[in-house]
Amino acid sequence: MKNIKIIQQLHDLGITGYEEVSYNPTYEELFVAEMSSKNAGFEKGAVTESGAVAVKTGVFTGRSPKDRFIVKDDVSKDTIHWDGKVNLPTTPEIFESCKQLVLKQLSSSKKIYVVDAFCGTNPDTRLKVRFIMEVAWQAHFVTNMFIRPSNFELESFGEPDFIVMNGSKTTNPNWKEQGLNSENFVMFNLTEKMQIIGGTWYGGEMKKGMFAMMNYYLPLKGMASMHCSANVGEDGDVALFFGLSGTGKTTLSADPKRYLIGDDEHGWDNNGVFNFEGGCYAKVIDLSEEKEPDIFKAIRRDSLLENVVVNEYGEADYTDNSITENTRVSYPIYHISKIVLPSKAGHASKIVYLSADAFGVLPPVSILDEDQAQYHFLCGYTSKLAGTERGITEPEPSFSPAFGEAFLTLHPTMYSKTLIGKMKEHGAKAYLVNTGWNGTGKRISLKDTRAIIDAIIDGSIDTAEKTTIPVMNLEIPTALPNVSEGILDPRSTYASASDWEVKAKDLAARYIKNFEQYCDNDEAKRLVAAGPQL
Ligand SMILES: Nc1ncnc2c1ncn2[C@@H]1O[C@H](COP(=O)(O)OP(=O)(O)O)[C@@H](O)[C@H]1O
Ligand SMILES: C=C(OP(=O)(O)O)C(=O)O
Ligand SMILES: [Mn+2]
Repeated sequence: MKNIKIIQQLHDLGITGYEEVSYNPTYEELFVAEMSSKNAGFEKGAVTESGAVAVKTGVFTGRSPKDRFIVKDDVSKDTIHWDGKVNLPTTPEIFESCKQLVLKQLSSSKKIYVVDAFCGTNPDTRLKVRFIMEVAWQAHFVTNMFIRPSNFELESFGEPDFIVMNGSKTTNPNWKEQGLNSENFVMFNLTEKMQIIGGTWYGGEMKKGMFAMMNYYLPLKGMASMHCSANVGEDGDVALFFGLSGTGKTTLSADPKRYLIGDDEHGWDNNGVFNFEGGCYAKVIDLSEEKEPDIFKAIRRDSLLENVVVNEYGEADYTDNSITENTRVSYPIYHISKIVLPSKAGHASKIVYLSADAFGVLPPVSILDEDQAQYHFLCGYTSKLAGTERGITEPEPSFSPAFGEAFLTLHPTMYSKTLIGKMKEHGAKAYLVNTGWNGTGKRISLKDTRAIIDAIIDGSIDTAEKTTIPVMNLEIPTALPNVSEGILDPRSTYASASDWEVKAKDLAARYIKNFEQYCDNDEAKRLVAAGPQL
């Protein structure tokens, strides 16, 4: 019954010629397809000793922001934030021509996978997404990452709100005349409610693509849409961890003392915090069982490893970065033992901004007041870390508003307004945590960061003795339980405090310059006082 409707829709879209459709395949079916000896190139999967399947994603081992476009038409022209950088415009005609390439590609395939899934936990705000692709492991990826409907929900799924067509095997020969960046494309059309992909096999484009769409629809309804992980304690206290890729959202939210809500994308409405996803996408470079036991144990049957080097005995070498620094695993959220299902909880009381400071200036933790919470959210100072985006090979300082600029479809102030509004309403406290470097030239240890997070969550940071760091204008605790001595004040990790000051002044000047773009109103001008001072 269901399949007839799917076949009808494939026909209406223009996908013909295939022999078979697999609708919401089981993990078992996907495993068999991934291991098939008929697979060629990047379709091939290899089973590892953990039971997880390992694949390679080809040339693209991270997102490709320069190949990402949104159709500029009547629906999008006045809503999308056309910043000339993140949201690049394209025309309906160019979208149509790329769509035809994807349709042709999918029509040449023997087997089509159709996966219906939800993006968003709550029925009133979730997107019903239909993914259409020909590669089994891509179907596996979206099955892991999005919310898997129950059989009952699948029966009543109805028309999708959004369609994602992945034609990763095709490329666009006309890209030069069309003024695009390359033969690869990731395109969104808000009128057709469709995403199309060509050239890149990186799974993250589908995951972060739908995140960008949630970032469009939710704030327009007055809800916060956030690039953060979230967990909840025994007492129902919710903590959020904002941060750009590689800053520690996934690692720090997997806390054996707490229940995971989600590791990357959340909304905050009148009832509380909710996950958009049904799985996690963890970095596995240098992963070890002692340092990250929960993630290590989540790698088992049904997990999907990307770009990890695996030997002939199926042993994964997590230290090997010869394919990329951005080695990954995706797994359904229930691979983490302590979770809440459905993935939601109450209002957040602790908000943590994770910043991996490549300059080594920021203290490992700072306590923010209300204005600082707003100022630092709009600034989103951090570093882009190697691997997740094409072309980034070493930490690159970046101001990424909302700690997720690459996924903001609306103006950054839409995200700060909605978040800060919720924080004020529920009395949430904010902290800035540096998970990057200090004066020693080394990254702050995971052990110290975990102890800092513990102190934020149990409140011991609020009663600790405090001091203010000049230039950066940040308040810090002088000591915290289980945190290495002498690291909390960044100046003491340098040979001399004046070495720190030189770097701090340079960073402060960058903060001040970056913030000028928001200073077109009195409220924003007032916030300048909350930031670094020269
Ligand atoms: N002090 C630290 N805090 C958090 N993560 C750290 C720290 N030091 C090293 N790391 C490493 O940085 C990476 C953080 O990645 P991840 O948690 O996946 O980030 P995100 O989910 O924000 O993209 C992990 O590989 C982790 O082991
Ligand atoms: C998957 C991504 O993000 P994160 O590292 O935050 O999981 C990404 O940015 O493509
Ligand atoms: Mn993550």
